Amino acid sequence: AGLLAAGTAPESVCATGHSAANARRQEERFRVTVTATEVDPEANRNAAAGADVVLLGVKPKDILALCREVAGALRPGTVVVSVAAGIPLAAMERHLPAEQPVVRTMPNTPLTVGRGVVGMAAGSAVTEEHLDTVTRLFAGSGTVHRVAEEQIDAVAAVSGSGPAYAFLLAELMAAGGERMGLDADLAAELARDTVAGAGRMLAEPGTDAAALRKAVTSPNGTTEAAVDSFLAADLAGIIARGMQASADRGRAISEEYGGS
Ligand SMILES: NC(=O)C1=CN([C@@H]2O[C@H](COP(=O)(O)OP(=O)(O)OC[C@H]3O[C@@H](n4cnc5c(N)ncnc54)[C@H](O)[C@@H]3O)[C@@H](O)[C@H]2O)C=CC1
Ligand SMILES: O=C(O)[C@@H]1CCC=N1
Repeated sequence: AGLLAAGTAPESVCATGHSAANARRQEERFRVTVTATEVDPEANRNAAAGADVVLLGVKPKDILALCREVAGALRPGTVVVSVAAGIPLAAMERHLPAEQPVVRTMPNTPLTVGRGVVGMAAGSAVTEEHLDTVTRLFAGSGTVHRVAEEQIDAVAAVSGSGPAYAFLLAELMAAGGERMGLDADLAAELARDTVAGAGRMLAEPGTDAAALRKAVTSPNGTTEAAVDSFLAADLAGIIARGMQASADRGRAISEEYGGS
């Protein structure tokens, strides 16, 4: 969805998956060609053959096998883009032809609504032109940031996993409202619309999260009582430790699935 919204022509896309039924559903939804490995065992290789860009979107544990599978179908200039958490560029390069350009990205799901963030790190054979190609793929649906590969786990901890933190906040606020006697549906709607509305305010150019928070926080008022309680309970530490757990998991995935 993000790539198409960013301007990629649907007729230029061939996607693949395992299930034929799901492939039909995605074809109808996105008007792109979708082939299925359960029908055509060569689906991935055929989709990769002659492509300018091959985007690998499978689970981290499956990425290196997929690299080996499509390796023979790639042109020398085909840019291979991975979205997989934890899988190092060097590991993918080992399973692809020598000098194949590989770009490791960390996108996030708000790309599907035009508000995404992508971190992008370049492999050893990648040129500025390749990076421009990958930037153009995503840029219409969000912002793209070039980072050193060592920073990708931190990018995942902030923006790759980040949407889940915001959704969790909405879930917990809904539960809190219900606990205080609000009807469950009303509590869920208030929480959802509040997180969504706050997100819209944050998206305005030139805004600053701390300034927006202070504008809601009347001296000695209700918000101050809540914020003081959060901070006294070490919300800052809780968030920092959670994000560290995300980054640690990225490194563990590298060791588990990216080493060979
Ligand atoms: N979900 C998210 O917000 C983000 C996910 N990622 C990365 O995206 C990747 C996918 O994650 P999810 O979306 O959670 O997984 P998912 O399970 O929803 O999607 C994986 C898809 O790949 C297909 N697939 C698996 N093996 C295949 C093969 N050999 N050939 C063709 N299709 C195959 C599956 O049928 C499935 O549709 C992971 O590597 C993850 O690290 C990165 C950033 C954000
Ligand atoms: O949870 C994950 O591992 C993936 C990467 C970032 C968001 N989802």
